[in-house]
Amino acid sequence: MTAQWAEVVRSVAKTERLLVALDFDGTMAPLGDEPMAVRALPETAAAVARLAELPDTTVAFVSGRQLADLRVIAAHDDRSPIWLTGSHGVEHWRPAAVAQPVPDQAAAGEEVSAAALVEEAQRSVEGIDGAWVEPKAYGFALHTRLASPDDGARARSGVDAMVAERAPEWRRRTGKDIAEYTWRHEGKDAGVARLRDETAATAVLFAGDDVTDEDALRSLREGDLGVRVGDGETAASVRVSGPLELAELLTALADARAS
Ligand SMILES: O=P(O)(O)OC[C@H]1O[C@H](O[C@H]2O[C@H](CO)[C@@H](O)[C@H](O)[C@H]2O)[C@H](O)[C@@H](O)[C@@H]1O
Repeated sequence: MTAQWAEVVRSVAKTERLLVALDFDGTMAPLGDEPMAVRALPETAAAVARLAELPDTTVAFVSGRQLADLRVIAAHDDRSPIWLTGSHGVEHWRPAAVAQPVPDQAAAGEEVSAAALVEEAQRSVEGIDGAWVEPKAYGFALHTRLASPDDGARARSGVDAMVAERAPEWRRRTGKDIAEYTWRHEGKDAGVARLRDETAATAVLFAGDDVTDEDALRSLREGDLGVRVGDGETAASVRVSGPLELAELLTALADARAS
């Protein structure tokens, strides 16, 4: 059950140390056909910039994108105050004034077999109109946004069967016109837990639009605020219609926290 948000936003704004953790695709930015061409709406970007300037307020993007791609589409540079968690909770970037997390040791064997699986997935969708494979830091994503429903289903079942045979231990997740296969099993819940610890947040606002965001939304605690962007089943207590209404909500949060 979701609710109107004005009152709950004013309530979470009163917390001592606030973490505002936001998904990127479909949340900060509308979805598009070409993933690397996507950018935040000016309205969401402006609201986030205001929040990030407030005292005792941390803003983070928590994305399924690999970190390098997230930094490009978020127009993020080394002076940015925005914390980043990429690859569904596995990769981390922190502002210069904050201790940088120690990067994971690469698992060389997994990387080699991942590269082979990416190639096999690419071969398996060759000739299927609109289906393509995005190599990622810990596996790959199969995109079917531009495929017909039948072609999308055919691409997914071919790749599913290949991964089930070659790497049954990999995590499979689905999202909007996407299926992702990764040898790391973390989810956005792990990313948010880490951010909560590092910032000693007394409350968390998390907003997201897709199935993978539900890992984080389900992990929220009493006093936090979960926001679902758009339709779909959710554990969030509040729903907004899309990124533009999310920008209104974040602006109201900034107003309330600044006053
Ligand atoms: O966790 P997110 O920040 O929401 O990232 C999830 C995936 O986003 C990208 O795919 C989605 O957005 C694309 C661009 O709008 C769209 O074309 C695609 O249909 C969506 O599924 C990205 O390409 C993936 O790597 C991310 O995991």
